[in-house]
Amino acid sequence: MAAGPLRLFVRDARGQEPVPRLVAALPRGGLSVGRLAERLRSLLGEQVWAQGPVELRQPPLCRRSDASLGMNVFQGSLQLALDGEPLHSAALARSVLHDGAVVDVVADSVHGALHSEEAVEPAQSSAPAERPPKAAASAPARRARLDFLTPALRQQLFEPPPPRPPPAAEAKAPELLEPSRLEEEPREKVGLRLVPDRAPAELRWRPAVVDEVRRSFAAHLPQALGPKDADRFLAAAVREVDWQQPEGRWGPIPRKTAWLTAGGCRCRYGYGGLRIGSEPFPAWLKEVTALCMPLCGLPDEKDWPDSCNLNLYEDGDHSVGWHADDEFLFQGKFTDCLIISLSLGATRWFELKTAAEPFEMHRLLLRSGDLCTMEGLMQKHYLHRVPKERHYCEPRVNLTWRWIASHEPRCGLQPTVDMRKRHPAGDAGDQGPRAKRPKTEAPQAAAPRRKRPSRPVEMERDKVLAMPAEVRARWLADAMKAVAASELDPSSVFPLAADPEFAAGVNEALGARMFRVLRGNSRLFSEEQARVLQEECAVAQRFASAAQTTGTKTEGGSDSIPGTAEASQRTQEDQMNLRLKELEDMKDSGEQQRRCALFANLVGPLLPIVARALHPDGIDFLEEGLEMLTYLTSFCSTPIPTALWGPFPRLYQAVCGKSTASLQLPEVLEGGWAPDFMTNILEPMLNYVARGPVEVIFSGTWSEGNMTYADMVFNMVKKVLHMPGVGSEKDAAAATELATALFAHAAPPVADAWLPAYFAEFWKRVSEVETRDLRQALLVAFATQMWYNTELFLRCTEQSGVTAQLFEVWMNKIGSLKRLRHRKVALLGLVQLLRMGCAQALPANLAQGLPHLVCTLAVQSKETLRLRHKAASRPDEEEDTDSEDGTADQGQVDQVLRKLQMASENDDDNEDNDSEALSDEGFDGMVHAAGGKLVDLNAQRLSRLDRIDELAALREVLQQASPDMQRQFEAWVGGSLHEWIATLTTETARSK
Ligand SMILES: O=C(O)CCC(=O)C(=O)O
Ligand SMILES: [Fe+2]
Repeated sequence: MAAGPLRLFVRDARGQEPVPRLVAALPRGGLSVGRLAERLRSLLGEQVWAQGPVELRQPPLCRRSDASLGMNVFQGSLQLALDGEPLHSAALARSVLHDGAVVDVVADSVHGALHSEEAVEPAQSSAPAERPPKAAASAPARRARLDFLTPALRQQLFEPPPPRPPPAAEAKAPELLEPSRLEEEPREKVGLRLVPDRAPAELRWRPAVVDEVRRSFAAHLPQALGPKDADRFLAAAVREVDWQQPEGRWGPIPRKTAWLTAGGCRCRYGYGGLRIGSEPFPAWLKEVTALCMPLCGLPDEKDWPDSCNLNLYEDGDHSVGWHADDEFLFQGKFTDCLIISLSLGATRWFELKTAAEPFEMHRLLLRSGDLCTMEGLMQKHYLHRVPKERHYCEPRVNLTWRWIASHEPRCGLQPTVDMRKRHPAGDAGDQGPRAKRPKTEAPQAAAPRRKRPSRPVEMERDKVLAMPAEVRARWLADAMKAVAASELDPSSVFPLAADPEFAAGVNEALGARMFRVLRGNSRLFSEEQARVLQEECAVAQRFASAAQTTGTKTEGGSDSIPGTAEASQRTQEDQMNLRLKELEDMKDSGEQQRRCALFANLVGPLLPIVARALHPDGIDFLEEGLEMLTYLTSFCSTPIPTALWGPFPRLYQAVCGKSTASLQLPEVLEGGWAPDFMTNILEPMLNYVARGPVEVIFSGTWSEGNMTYADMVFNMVKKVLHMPGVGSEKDAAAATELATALFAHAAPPVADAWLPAYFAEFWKRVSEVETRDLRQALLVAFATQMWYNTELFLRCTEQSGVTAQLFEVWMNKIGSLKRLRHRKVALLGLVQLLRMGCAQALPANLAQGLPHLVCTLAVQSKETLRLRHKAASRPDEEEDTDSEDGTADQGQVDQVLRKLQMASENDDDNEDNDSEALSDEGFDGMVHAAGGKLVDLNAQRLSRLDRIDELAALREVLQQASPDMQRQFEAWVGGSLHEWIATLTTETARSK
């Protein structure tokens, strides 16, 4: 074989043309081609297809000899190009994930030179750009050194196969393999009229993004408002708005925010896992809306937006990370969606970039008084952000007006503007009437405006009692925090808080607040304070039941929950004693015991509050209610006490609806009132599954609803899995996780009867999947089912005719799973497959793939080892930000590879240094205890699966294989089985 440049063979997953751009830029540093290939393989899976060579265009690599490796090593920066275009590292992972492309690096002749011990060449400081390195060994010798390739792969690489036939018609190919086209219908066709075209001609709107291919547009009108107006509105916003700074997973989000709606809309604004309640448009906002809309070509008030989100960036440290305004409310991922934003105060950069390849980035400098628009399908195809700019100290307020296209069920309004009709006509003549509330609901009083009590905490009884109910709850929270921080003497707070007048009317709010405080500060309170807190809870309980008996026809006590009558007759004391006794038996740390005791004592007072929060009227406290239930079911004894099963049917009704005698739902809520809360509902549900124990799910019955628990869980999963709408994939992933838990906890045959039904739903959903979260959740779900009952699972895949496809995707994707929990189960599923293979029990099409399977297992078991070591040596670090130790050179290479890995993990958030992506995530099993420390609720939910070591399982299968089989393994992986097993043995002994 002639000497030639390093070649990167690429083919996209459709087996058609090479993906348009693809990449691998490596940093300065040494890297052997073998090592690069190995890393890429572990990153991308074992698949190698050859088509359309991508040549190394610019090989400014200096090769040096490395005696210890016995080979030449590339040194320098290696840049690959396709069709003359330089390729970027970030693009690699994205092509893999977005286009399903698979890439491998093969160095044909170069490789030989690199691996030839006899042919170590002297180091060169630079190589002529176009001059290929010399071959130094004969082809057979070189091939023999391609030790990271299996024979089949080697053959494939050097003799490119014809394009793969299209997938069998009966098996619907998953989206994973069939990326959707990015092009959208042209705006002329859909009749989209852009703001710059409809605005008065004298205004100088500047196009900022004109992307006809994706029908995505942005425009900028500098100085839409003069400095005087801008200052006036800035001052009004800063002064009058009740700014909130919700907590994300890692603390408060880095900006303040408010959500204002017109026309009595009660929809909340959700960003990531956070949701904030709405307030009506105040006068100043109406005024500024009236000034700005005509500038956007919307002179008629009936066309004006019905919502406005406000952000306050107090200084350059405040920011918003990469995101799209793709909330379900606005439908921006499906239909053309206009967003108008006004900047007030400090000048800040506003950045836009495409969410997928080909990458484009745009920046706009937004000054005080500037208007900016995003239009068309911008929220589908682009992300935007306001980055941190440490040198800016002045505050900036940003208003973003939008039209709500789909109101929350709890709000029940109809959209004021038909989003599909708004654009085509360019006039609003055919728009529906102004928002109407369904008849079934009484008009809502405007929520009281929330103001934070000023510090120091107000302590005058009369003043405190004069506060609106909501504010009192906040006052209590502030006071508790101050007590916990030793800023305030508890003796002055508690009598006031315990004053019955104080609690009147604020039971849910009080309970919810109190709970948050308790959760956040449990470790900081003294025994005495904790006792007083419990009394506080008793106050809340008293008022909760008072509200119940004064007849608001909401159920307040746990005894009104079906199925709990018997349990609730047991006195609270009995239950507490029982639990305390159980606690005595626990071998857990003191802190755990303390927490358990604290929460056990809270069951009585909190359950009524939970019940109210799990009622449609309690939706404003649903998240808190679910959080309370999560804690109660996490830290109670197992099996979960009967009383705590009480809320279970309510979770079902929140998701799926169904009127019962104890909860009559109006027609609009017949389909549930909170299916979009699945990520929160998941937490207590996981506890029911894990600690129920799971057998209860498969044997319990909800008598009032005349359904089995198993049916309930299945209906919930099915409904949420297929729920339409932007952002719903997060919920769908949560639903998948719930289903997965069933199979992780149940021992066969407990869940056998349900496996085919769940499998069918998962497979149906796979074809539509868009986000990484859901893709991974589904993969883990399949793997867990496979592990749970391999034969049954394979019967399902065979019956659906999807076996080969599924495993192909599985083996490709396993390398991109960086969370040990995910990759463990993916690996275990494959180990089960190998077990069947050894027993000659595989379907024919899978049996053929055995060499591929074994190679994947070889690579992935190694990768798991590496990740485990990483996790063990740096326990405080996130699992998926692994790097490799080694020489300095290697470190740099790994940094890049790590970036690639992270990028491949982050195809949704896609900005690895963007803490926003993390901080905006909601409650997800990791919760703050005192001192900012995170408590992992998963530790309370250990499953059968958790007790298995996947590497030990693999070792066992390898060891038990017949000698013939073992010889085959060696041939396939091109290495010693004995060594492989020895490594696994060492690791499994270590991890024990
Ligand atoms: O502050 C800005 O300019 C952008 C704000 C934003 O993107 C948002 O609120 O969604
Ligand atoms: Fe935004």
